[in-house]
Amino acid sequence: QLQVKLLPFLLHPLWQSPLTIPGGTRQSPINIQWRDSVYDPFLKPLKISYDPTTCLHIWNNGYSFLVEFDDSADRSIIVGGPLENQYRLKQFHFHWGAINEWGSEHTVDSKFYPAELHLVHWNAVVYPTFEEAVMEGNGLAVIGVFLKLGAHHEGLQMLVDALPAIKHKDAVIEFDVFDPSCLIPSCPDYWTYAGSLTTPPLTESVTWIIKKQPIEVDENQLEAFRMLLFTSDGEEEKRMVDNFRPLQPLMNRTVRSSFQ
Ligand SMILES: NS(=O)(=O)c1ccc(NCc2ccco2)cc1
Ligand SMILES: [Zn+2]
Repeated sequence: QLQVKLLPFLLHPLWQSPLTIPGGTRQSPINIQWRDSVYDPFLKPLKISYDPTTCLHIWNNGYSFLVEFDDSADRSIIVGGPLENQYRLKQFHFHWGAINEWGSEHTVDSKFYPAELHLVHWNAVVYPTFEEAVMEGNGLAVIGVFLKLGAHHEGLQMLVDALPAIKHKDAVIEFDVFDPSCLIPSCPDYWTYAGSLTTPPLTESVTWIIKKQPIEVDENQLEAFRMLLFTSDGEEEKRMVDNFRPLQPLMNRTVRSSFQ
């Protein structure tokens, strides 16, 4: 009987179910139940200092589009918040849905947003490379920002204008100067919890910092995400939509909030 109930989990097309991650006790994404989050007065404000000239290129990796940064030195970093070290910005990317009713990876009180931004940082104080940090419990810090349908977002438009040039998997274009802090809401409030990567290798190495306040983007900007393709040039076209992992069990975790 149990096997039948778990079948949808086991058959889920996109990702491995939690049952197949060896010892998976801190998987992501999760639902953030606001009233179950615990205010932690010892959480510091998150300090974000990005150097826009560390921006390298924007590319379609066949699952999302990402903007990558020169992380060979401590030029774009975050520090404070729940973090014990400073972490270097490596890339940011998004997850979104085919329609505005879903698309984010995390949910708040079971509500989906149409999209979610992830700014991926790694602990270069303790680990020599990103690839090694990916395998360690305190290796990564990812800032999650929800996108909601609303006003046009000027800063996002620069990215949107580049998308037609990276329509297909593995397409890449140079992206000289971009300051991703324009995509982070001014409100300092966040939730934080210990989690994992939401795509393979799904390693449990991420300190998640989820901003409470979403940013607003307009319909045309969300539609531009949806015109990207999972597929390479010459292959049968598959629109890049619904590139989010199913919610994972909270298990023995508490989500802390930086606000009351
Ligand atoms: N969606 S996410 O923010 O949890 C995320 C972030 C980064 C990777 N990177 C996967 C990777 C590349 C090399 C080794 O590992 C995968 C998923
Ligand atoms: Zn992500």
